Amino acid sequence: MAETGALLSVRNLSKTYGALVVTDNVSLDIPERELHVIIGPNGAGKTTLIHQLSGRLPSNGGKVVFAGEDITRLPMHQRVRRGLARSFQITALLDGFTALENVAIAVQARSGSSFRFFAPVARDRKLNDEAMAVLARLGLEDRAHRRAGTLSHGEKRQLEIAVALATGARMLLLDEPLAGTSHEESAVLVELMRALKQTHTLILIEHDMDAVFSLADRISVLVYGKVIASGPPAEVRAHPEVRAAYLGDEQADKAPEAAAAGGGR
Ligand SMILES: Nc1ncnc2c1ncn2[C@@H]1O[C@H](COP(=O)(O)OP(=O)(O)OP(=O)(O)O)[C@@H](O)[C@H]1O
Repeated sequence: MAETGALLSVRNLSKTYGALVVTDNVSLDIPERELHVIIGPNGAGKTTLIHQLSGRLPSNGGKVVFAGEDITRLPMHQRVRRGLARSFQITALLDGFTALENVAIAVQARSGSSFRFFAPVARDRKLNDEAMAVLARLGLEDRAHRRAGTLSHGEKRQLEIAVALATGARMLLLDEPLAGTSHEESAVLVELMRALKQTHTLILIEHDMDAVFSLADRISVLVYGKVIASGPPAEVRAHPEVRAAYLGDEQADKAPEAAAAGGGR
């Protein structure tokens, strides 16, 4: 699959619980620096798919190739080491530590052995400089010395992405990064993700359709565990099955433009 040129290639990935098929032969190719959004109604299998990609859940069938290497059976921490990081589970924030410390821990975990060559003071300075640079990328430099637990909801979401980035990730898996954020917080996060895609590859699950259609390079639509459409936003917006899955045929005929704008909620 390396010949596809994609950073991440997924082939026929499936997850079942007994007779329940949650993801069903999912195939995707995500090229480097693409921001790919997965949408779909509640219970479609989106979070399960992200768990399968991150290594949190084993798959029943199929294959995941990252940067040319078959990672299907690798545990999560080995996927992180190779540059595939999921923002939440791996990187739960430590509320009693400052924003800077949270990021510094991830920087140190990544580059632990290389820090051995520095004297302690220089080591601390280098660690802090690297952590501060990541915080600055996420617009949090003025929050560096605040404890994570005291940050606003939106700032915590920003910090979670900062921690994932600090692991050295090339590709980030973000499960509903805008969930629970205010309109203002969401606008900040959308701009940060737009900037991130200049240097990183991202897969997002997102229900906020304005954000989805403004950010995505490509969108895949998951319904009952199957990808029913995958392509650029305009193509997905016009796809009859997507409209039907989101609105029901009758409504889709009446209000075609609302299909993409209204999402499945
Ligand atoms: N451990 C499990 N055992 C049995 N069924 C499960 C398990 N985990 C998830 N499911 C089922 O798999 C289906 C898909 O769940 P999943 O959370 O992946 O959907 P989703 O698309 O992320 O939904 P949402 O948009 O509501 O977050 C649901 O029907 C869920 O009940």
